[in-house]
Amino acid sequence: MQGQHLTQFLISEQRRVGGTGELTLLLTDIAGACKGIGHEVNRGALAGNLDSIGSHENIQGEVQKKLDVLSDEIFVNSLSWTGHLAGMASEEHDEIIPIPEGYPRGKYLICFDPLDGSSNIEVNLSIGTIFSVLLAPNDNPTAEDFLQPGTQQVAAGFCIYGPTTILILTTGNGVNGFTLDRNVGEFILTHPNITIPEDTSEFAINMSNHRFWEAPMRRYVDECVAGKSGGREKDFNMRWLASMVAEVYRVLMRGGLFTYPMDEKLKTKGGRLRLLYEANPMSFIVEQAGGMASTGRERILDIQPVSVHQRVPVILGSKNEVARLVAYHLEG
Ligand SMILES: O=P(O)(O)OC[C@H]1O[C@](O)(COP(=O)(O)O)[C@@H](O)[C@@H]1O
Ligand SMILES: [Mg+2]
Ligand SMILES: [Mg+2]
Repeated sequence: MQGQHLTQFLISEQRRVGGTGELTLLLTDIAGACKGIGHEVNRGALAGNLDSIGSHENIQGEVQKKLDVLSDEIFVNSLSWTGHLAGMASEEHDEIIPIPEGYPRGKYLICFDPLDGSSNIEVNLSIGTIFSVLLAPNDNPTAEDFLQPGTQQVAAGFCIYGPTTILILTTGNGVNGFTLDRNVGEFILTHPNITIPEDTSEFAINMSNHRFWEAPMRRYVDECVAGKSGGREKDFNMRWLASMVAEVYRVLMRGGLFTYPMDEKLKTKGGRLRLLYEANPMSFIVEQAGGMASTGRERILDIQPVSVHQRVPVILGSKNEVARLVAYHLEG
């Protein structure tokens, strides 16, 4: 019900499914961590948070920003001791993060991207935190225990730090959005039962990679760009924010197609976006909102992961456009 506090909403969900309350507590802790990250993002240069930390790279070979590291610390520190997790995997850690010795353990695993879209930090555009919750097969998990297909996710969400701070959440029963009311420090249900329109005339892709794309992607985008004068006889609009959280949020609000496809430069890496903590949680959310998510050749949620930091091509959003692009891929 619109206006509900996040905790109230989670407790009514827990009652509906007859849960024990452990997921409610975990999600409340995640929301708390997101508030902490949002606070640091918001303080920006006032707290020296935009400073560089030199040339340190994460396992992805990407330069870490100070806020990437700070956000990761906030997430890990907020969740390690709660007793709801058996282990964590973060974009910013080469190895999985165990729960420290002597701390209570719980039945869930979490995979997260503490700060997504971090190339936008210094230009003051929307960035966010993405997370995926899985069941832990045991309370001392190895990296292999995290390699579960996206269909096994218990919950997924992201928090976007934009003009307003909004938490988007699914536990497999639709998608809801909660806006942070800074006066009371609570996330309030403002966007209940989000659904993605099936049709769209908006697409999002990094056009500078055009010459490296595979033929089906070039065909699709060239048709969009041709607009009314082309085979589709319809004009399209284009957006590119270089921030997956912001792109997916836009798709949830008004439809659209978002893609970071396979291209010649990415072939050896498998794609650009990470399966466990970017593609899977976003695909779960998009499907729960009535959209579709695919690599072009298979449903993202069906992929059997082979490594924690695995990358995949991503095409997601309004069902009919994603289906068209998948059909182009299958035609070859
Ligand atoms: O710089 P590019 O090639 O446009 O890539 C942008 C993509 O990279 C990302 O920023 C990757 O996420 P991180 O910032 O967590 O590394 C996505 O959010 C975004 O879609
Ligand atoms: Mg990211
Ligand atoms: Mg990141």
